[in-house]
Amino acid sequence: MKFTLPIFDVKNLCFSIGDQEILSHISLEIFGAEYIAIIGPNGGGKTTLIRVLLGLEKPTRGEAKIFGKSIKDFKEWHKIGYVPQRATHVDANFPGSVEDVVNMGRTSQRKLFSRMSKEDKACVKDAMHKMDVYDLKDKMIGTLSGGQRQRVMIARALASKPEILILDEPNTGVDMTSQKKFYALLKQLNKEEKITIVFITHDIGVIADDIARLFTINQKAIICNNPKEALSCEEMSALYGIEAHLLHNHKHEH
Ligand SMILES: Nc1ncnc2c1ncn2[C@@H]1O[C@H](COP(=O)(O)OP(=O)(O)OP(=O)(O)O)[C@@H](O)[C@H]1O
Repeated sequence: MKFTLPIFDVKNLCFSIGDQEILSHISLEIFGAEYIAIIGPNGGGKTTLIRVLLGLEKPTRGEAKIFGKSIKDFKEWHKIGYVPQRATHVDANFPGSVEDVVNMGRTSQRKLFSRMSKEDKACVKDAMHKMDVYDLKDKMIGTLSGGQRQRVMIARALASKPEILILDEPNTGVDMTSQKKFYALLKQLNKEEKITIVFITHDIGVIADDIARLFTINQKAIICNNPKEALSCEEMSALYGIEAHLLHNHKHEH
């Protein structure tokens, strides 16, 4: 797997706002079909890193390539599904059904104001089935539970048939049972559809068995190729506090 071109290739990347250095000399690669979790303390720079990788922020130094291309030359954004933080916080009166929201996931492939093609409709249906929200398709999005909305937002990202899915803490306000279902669906997408998953989370203990690698971001990056072993070390505990304790507990449970 490591001999293929990485989806993301980041070298010596730095990002500052004014005098504040948010990301410092980050180098990492993300390969096809990997399942990666990103952890780190609040304000550590996880979201900023993703925003730089998606071309939403310009690095101060260093470079990031997507599918072998520099970000500024990359055009195939439909290959990347992104669910930002707080995407599930929808106004209760938002005037759209589940199907309307998932349809939005096809807009990057359609001409402005064009009708949905047969292919668009098939991709939307497939995405709703994969996230188990097809039965909810006519319900208004604002009336759904947090867990249902979470799955709809992933379905919207899946509608563009992405090769990589980037999720930024999509669990806020979602109960434990819904989270378990969600994690099982993500695992399935990764194992069966070979979709690369990059998951920013504070629930590392729950998905530790599913992930292949772990990136810890606290201004700098530490890449753990063997997440469970790496996370049990004292150094990690000192650096990342609560996340390291969570995994520590996880280790004792098994
Ligand atoms: N637009 C901005 N203007 C000023 N500071 C910013 C901006 N965006 C991010 N920051 C700062 O950059 C740092 C990293 O923020 P970021 O959101 O990337 O962290 P995070 O690891 O995703 O945090 P959390 O776990 O709380 O979501 C923080 O100190 C934040 O205040």
